[in-house]
Amino acid sequence: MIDLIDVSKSYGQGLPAVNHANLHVDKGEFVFIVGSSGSGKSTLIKLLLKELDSTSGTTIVSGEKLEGMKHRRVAKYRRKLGVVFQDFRLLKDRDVYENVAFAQRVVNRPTRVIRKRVPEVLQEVGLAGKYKAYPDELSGGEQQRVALARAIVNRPDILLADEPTGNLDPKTSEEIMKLLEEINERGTTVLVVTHNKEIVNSMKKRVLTMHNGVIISDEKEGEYYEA
Ligand SMILES: Nc1ncnc2c1ncn2[C@@H]1O[C@H](COP(=O)(O)OP(=O)(O)OP(=O)(O)O)[C@@H](O)[C@H]1O
Repeated sequence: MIDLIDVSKSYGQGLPAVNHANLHVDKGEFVFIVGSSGSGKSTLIKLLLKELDSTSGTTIVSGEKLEGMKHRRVAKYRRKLGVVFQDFRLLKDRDVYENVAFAQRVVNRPTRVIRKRVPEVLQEVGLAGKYKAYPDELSGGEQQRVALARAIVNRPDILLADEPTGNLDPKTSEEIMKLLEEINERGTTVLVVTHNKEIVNSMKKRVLTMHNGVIISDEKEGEYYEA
């Protein structure tokens, strides 16, 4: 599903933010990406999203090579990915239903599909009763659930989560991670960047550790490792 072959990304002078990374992720895997601040985790996510171009190496995601991808192909490629961030990034002037439906409208899904799919996905994230609420009427955990619903509404191959629990309390963080696990169990490949040591240690998933741009460890049922 994801292959990085000797991928580096430099922003300019100095050490590359991602330095000769090699990585293979199979379809259906759940992977935590951990590492100290500035170790290159977000840069790796941005490379996968094709928000950044690698400086060297080859990146293949969901059967598509990212290096040399034509500009007009990028939007279509991104439809294969769902993404959530620490700060939720919801549309403040739209209710929950519209925040999720919007992601379907931009890919021209017919209204009858949207009407069926949005309630379904809100149910999946545990927000069935909140579809008329606006983001600022929701707790942080609920806002992240909306963001997750929006991210998976078009059934992406891969879900990328960049510090999805960074703004949440421990209990809510655990609930959001459980939800990511459920999404993964339904078949989506999930990559989660996190600083949440307790959760990483309790979930027994694959753990990639980055340090100064290098993937320094990759363990099957890994633990949070501080370099
Ligand atoms: N736009 C940019 N221009 C120049 N350097 C950058 C840019 N973005 C990131 N960097 C540098 O690249 C390195 C990796 O940054 P990155 O944001 O990927 O780390 P991170 O592991 O996600 O950190 P954090 O946990 O703090 O989010 C850092 O040294 C950072 O200063």
